[in-house]
Amino acid sequence: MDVALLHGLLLLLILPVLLYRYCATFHYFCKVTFFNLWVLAMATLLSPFAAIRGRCVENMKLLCAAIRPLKHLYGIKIEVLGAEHLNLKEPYVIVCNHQASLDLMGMVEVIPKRCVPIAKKELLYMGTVGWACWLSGIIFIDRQRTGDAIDVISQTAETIRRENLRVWIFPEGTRNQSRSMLPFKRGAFHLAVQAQVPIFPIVISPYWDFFSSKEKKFTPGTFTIRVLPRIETRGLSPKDVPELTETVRKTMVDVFSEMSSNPCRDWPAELPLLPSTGATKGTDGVWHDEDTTGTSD
Ligand SMILES: CCCCCCCCCCCCCCCC(=O)SCCNC(=O)CCNC(=O)[C@H](O)C(C)(C)COP(=O)(O)OP(=O)(O)OC[C@H]1O[C@@H](n2cnc3c(N)ncnc32)[C@H](O)[C@@H]1OP(=O)(O)O
Ligand SMILES: CCCCCCCC/C=C\CCCCCCCC(=O)OC[C@@H](O)COP(=O)(O)O
Repeated sequence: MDVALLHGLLLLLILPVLLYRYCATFHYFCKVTFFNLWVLAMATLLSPFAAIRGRCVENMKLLCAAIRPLKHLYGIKIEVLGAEHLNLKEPYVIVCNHQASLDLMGMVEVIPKRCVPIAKKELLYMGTVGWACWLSGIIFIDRQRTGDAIDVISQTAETIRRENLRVWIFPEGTRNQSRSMLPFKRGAFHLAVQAQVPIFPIVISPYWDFFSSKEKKFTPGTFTIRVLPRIETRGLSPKDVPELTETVRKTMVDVFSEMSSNPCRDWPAELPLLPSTGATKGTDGVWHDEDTTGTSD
C-alpha cells in the first residue's frame, strides 16, 4: 500500500515534468502563467516602494527593471537597432506594433527615460499590477468611450509639453499576431500633432518562430526591435492626421515585412523611409527635409 502510494506520488511529481518536456500546449501554458505570475509578484513587491515616491514617471524605471530578467529566464535574445534615434531632449510620441504581452520584454529594452505608455483601462483593475501601472504614471484610456479617450489624449498633449514626457502608444489598439498590422487608431497621431512633437515609429519583428498564442508555441528565440527615424509633425493640423497615420503605418508595415522575410536580420543600416528623417509637410502638401542639427543629446 505504502509502495503504491509512493509510486502515485512519484508519478504526480514526474507527470508535470514530462508534460512540460513533451506537451507543447502544457509547456506554453506554464510559460504564460509564469509570465503573469512574475508580473503580478513584481508589482506586489515593488508597488510599496513606488508608493513612497507617489505617482511619478520615475517609477517606470522600477517597473522596467522588474521585467528585464524575463528575457533571460525564457532564453529570448533581443536585438535593438536605431536606439540612438531616441536621444532627443524634447518630448515625442512612440508608436509601436503590438503582437502580445511579450512586447513588454522588448519595450523595456528600448523605452527612453520619462516615457509613459498609454494602456487600456482594464489593466488598472488587475490588482497590484494596476496599482504599479498607476504609480508609474501610465495613462489609461477607455477604448469603449471614444469621447473620454480623446479627452485623455488631449490632456496628455498638454502634459507632455509641460512636463517634458514621452508617450508610448500601440496604435493597433489591441494585440495582433497576423502577418501584417491592423489599421492604426488615430489617437497617437492627433496627440503628436496637437503637441507638435515628433513621432518615432518602432517595429518589433514577428514572433512567429518562437511564440504563437494560436498554436500554443513558446520556445526560446530571437527578435529584433527597430527604431525608425523621427517623423516631424510641426506645421501639421488635425486635417493632416489621416494621411500622417497612413504614411506611418505603411512605413512600419514595410519594415515589418522586410523583417519577416529576412530572418537572418541582414538589413541595410538605413531603410528608406517615407517621409524621410526630419521631414515636415509643407503647405503644398509635400514632405520636405529639414535641418535637425542640434536637436539630439
Ligand atoms: C513592477 C511590475 C509591474 C508590471 C506592470 C506590467 C504592465 C505594464 C504595462 C505597460 C504597457 C502597456 C501596454 C498596454 C497596451 C494597451 O493597452 S493597447 C490598448 C490601448 N491603446 C490604444 O487603444 C491605442 C490608442 N487608441 C486610440 O488612439 C484611439 O484612437 C481612441 C482614442 C481610443 C479612439 O478609438 P476609436 O474610436 O476606436 O478609433 P479611431 O478611428 O482612431 O477614432 C475615432 C475618431 O476619433 C478621432 N480621434 C481619435 N483620437 C483623437 C484625438 N486625440 N483628438 C481628436 N480626434 C481624435 C479620430 O480621428 C476618428 O475620427 P475620424 O478621423 O474618423 O473623423
Ligand atoms: C483583484 C484582481 C487581481 C487580478 C490579478 C491579475 C493578475 C494579472 C497578472 C499579470 C498581467 C500581466 C499583464 C501584462 C500586460 C501587458 C500589456 C498587454 O499586452 O495588454 C493587452 C492590451 O495591450 C491589449 O489588450 P487586448 O489585446 O485588446 O485584450
